[in-house]
Amino acid sequence: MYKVLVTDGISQTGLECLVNHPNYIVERQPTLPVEELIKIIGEYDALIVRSQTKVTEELLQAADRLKVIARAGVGVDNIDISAATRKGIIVINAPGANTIAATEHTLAMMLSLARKIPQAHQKTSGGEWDRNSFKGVELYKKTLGVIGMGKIGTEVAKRAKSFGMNILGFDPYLTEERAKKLGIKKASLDLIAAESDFITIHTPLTNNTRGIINDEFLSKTKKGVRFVNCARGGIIDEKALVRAINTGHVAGAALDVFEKEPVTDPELLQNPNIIVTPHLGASTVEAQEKVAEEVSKEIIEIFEKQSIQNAVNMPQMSGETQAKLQPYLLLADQIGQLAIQLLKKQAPGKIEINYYGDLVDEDTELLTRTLLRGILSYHLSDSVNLINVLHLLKEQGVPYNVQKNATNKGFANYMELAVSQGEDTARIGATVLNGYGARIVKINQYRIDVKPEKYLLYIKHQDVPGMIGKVGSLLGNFYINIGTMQVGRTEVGGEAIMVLTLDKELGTDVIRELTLIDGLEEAQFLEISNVDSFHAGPAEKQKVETV
Ligand SMILES: NC(=O)C1=CN([C@@H]2O[C@H](COP(=O)(O)OP(=O)(O)OC[C@H]3O[C@@H](n4cnc5c(N)ncnc54)[C@H](O)[C@@H]3O)[C@@H](O)[C@H]2O)C=CC1
Ligand SMILES: O=C(O)CCC(=O)C(=O)O
Repeated sequence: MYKVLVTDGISQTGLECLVNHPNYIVERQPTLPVEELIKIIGEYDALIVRSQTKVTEELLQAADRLKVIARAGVGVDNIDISAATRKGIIVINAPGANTIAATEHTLAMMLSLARKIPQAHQKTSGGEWDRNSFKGVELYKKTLGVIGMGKIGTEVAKRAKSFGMNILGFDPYLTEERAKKLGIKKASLDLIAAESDFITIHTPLTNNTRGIINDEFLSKTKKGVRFVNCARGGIIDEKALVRAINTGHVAGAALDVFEKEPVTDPELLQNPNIIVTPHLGASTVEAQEKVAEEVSKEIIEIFEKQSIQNAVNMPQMSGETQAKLQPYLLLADQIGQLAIQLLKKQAPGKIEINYYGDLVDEDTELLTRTLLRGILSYHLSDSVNLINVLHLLKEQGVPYNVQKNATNKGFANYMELAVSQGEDTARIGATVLNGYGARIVKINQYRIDVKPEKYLLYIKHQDVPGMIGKVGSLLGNFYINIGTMQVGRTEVGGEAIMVLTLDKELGTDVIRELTLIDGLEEAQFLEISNVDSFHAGPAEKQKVETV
C-alpha cells in the first residue's frame, strides 16, 4: 500500500481514482506549517499540494519514503525542485488543467479593471447610488500586450481578439508563423511598453522574469496603461507599480498574485486604482477537479506502471516515444551495469556515450539517464534513480559526453558506452535486432553476439586450441550449466575473449580455478539485474542487486 498525503484543500471529486484504488491510502490534512508537516511526512509515499504548502529542503530531509510530489496546478515555485531532485523525488504538475480557469479570471480582471466593477460594487452595496465616479474605458480597439504566450497567454489573446482588441505578444518561443496564425503581432518588450493600453503577464516567475515590469519598463509605457497579473507575484515590481499609479502615469492594475501571499501591503490593498483577488486564477470547480484528477491518475501511473508523463524534474516524452524506447531503455540499463563491472568495479572517471542509426532521431535524454543510472547503481544502489542521476554524477565530478553519429556501424540502431578510470576503459556496444531482441555486440575491441542474461562469465584468454573445452569442463565439474558461449578475437593466435551466459551464479572458488587454466588471462563473473523486467520509476522499484 502507498500512503498519499493531500493538503491545501484539493478537490475530493478529483481525488476519487486514488481514494477508490485498493493500493492507496489517502489522508487529508489542512495546509500545515512546515514544522508540523515535518513531523508526519516520513510516513508518506506521495504528497499532493496546491500552492500554499511550502515543500522546503528541510521538509524533504524528513521525507524518507517520499517518491512523488504532485502539484495540483501549474506553478511549482512552492516546491524546492533542486532538493527534490537531489533526493530522487519526482515532482509532477498538471499543466493545462487550469488554463481555462486562469484565462477566464484574467479576462474577468481586465473587464473589472476597465469598468471599475469592484469599486462600484462596494459603493453601491454600501447604499450609495454614485453614477459619476466609475466611468470606465472600453477594450474595443485597444491594444493588449501579452507577456508570455504559453497556454494561458495564448487563450487570453484569442478571447481578447473577440473584444476587438489588437494583440501584441512577447515570448521567446513565439514564432512569426504562430503569431500570424493567431492573428496577433509578435512584439518586443519595448514595443509592448510603447503601444499597449493593457498589459497582461503570463510567464512563470524566473530569474529572467522577476521584476520584468520595473521602473524602467514603466517609464517606457503609454500614459494611462493598465496592468493585469494573474501569473506570479514578483514579475511586477509592486513598489514601482504603486509609484507609477500614484503619479497617474499608470491608470490601474488588477492583481491576483503578489510578491508575498497573503498580501498585506496597504499601498496595494487600499489603492483605489488597484483591484485584487486572493490568487483565485485556478479556483473554479472544473479546474480544481481537473488538476486533482490529473495528478491522481499520474501518481497511479508512476507507482503501478512506472510511467512518468508530467515530471517537472525529468525529460518529458509522450507515451508513444516511451513505448518505442522501452527495449533500448532496458538494454541501456544493462550495458551500464556491465560496463562498471568490467571496469573492475572502480568508480568511473569519465563516461562517453555514442548513439548511431535510428537512435539518432530519438529523444535520447531518458536513454542517457538510464545508461548513467545503470553505471552509478553499482556503487550507489537504490539511492540513484533517473531523477537524481545527473546531479549525482556532477556531485561525484564525473564528466559524461553524449554524441549522436550519422554513420550506422552496420546496425539499424547501435549504442556504445565507454567508461574510463585513468588508463582503464571498459567499452560495450549494443543493439536491438529487429525480431531477435537485445544483443551485446562489442566488448572492448572484440566483436561478439550475446543476448544479455542475468549471469555472465567474461574470460580473456590467448587464442590457442582447447580453451573452450577446458572452460566448459571446469564449469561442468562445478555443476554450472552454460546457456550460450561466444568467442571474439581481433587476430588469429592473439588475445581473445569468451562470454558465457550461465544458469546460476559463480563463486570466487570457480573464478580462482578458471584463472589457473593455462593461457587464461582473466575471468570475471558479471551479473545484470532487471533482465526480465524494467522499470523507469522511483528508486525503490528498481533495486539493483549488486554482485
Ligand atoms: N493565478 C493562478 O491561480 C494561476 C497562475 N498560473 C501561472 O500562470 C503562468 C502561465 O501559465 P501557463 O500559461 O500555463 O504556462 P506555460 O508554460 O504554458 O507558459 C509560460 C510562457 O512564458 C514564456 N516565458 C518564459 N519566460 C519569459 C520571458 N522572460 N518573457 C516572455 N515570455 C516568457 C514561456 O516561453 C512560455 O511560453 C505561470 O506562472 C503559472 O504558474 C497558472 C494557473 C493559475
Ligand atoms: O492552486 C492554485 O489555486 C494556484 C494555481 C496556480 O497558481 C498555478 O497553477 O500555477
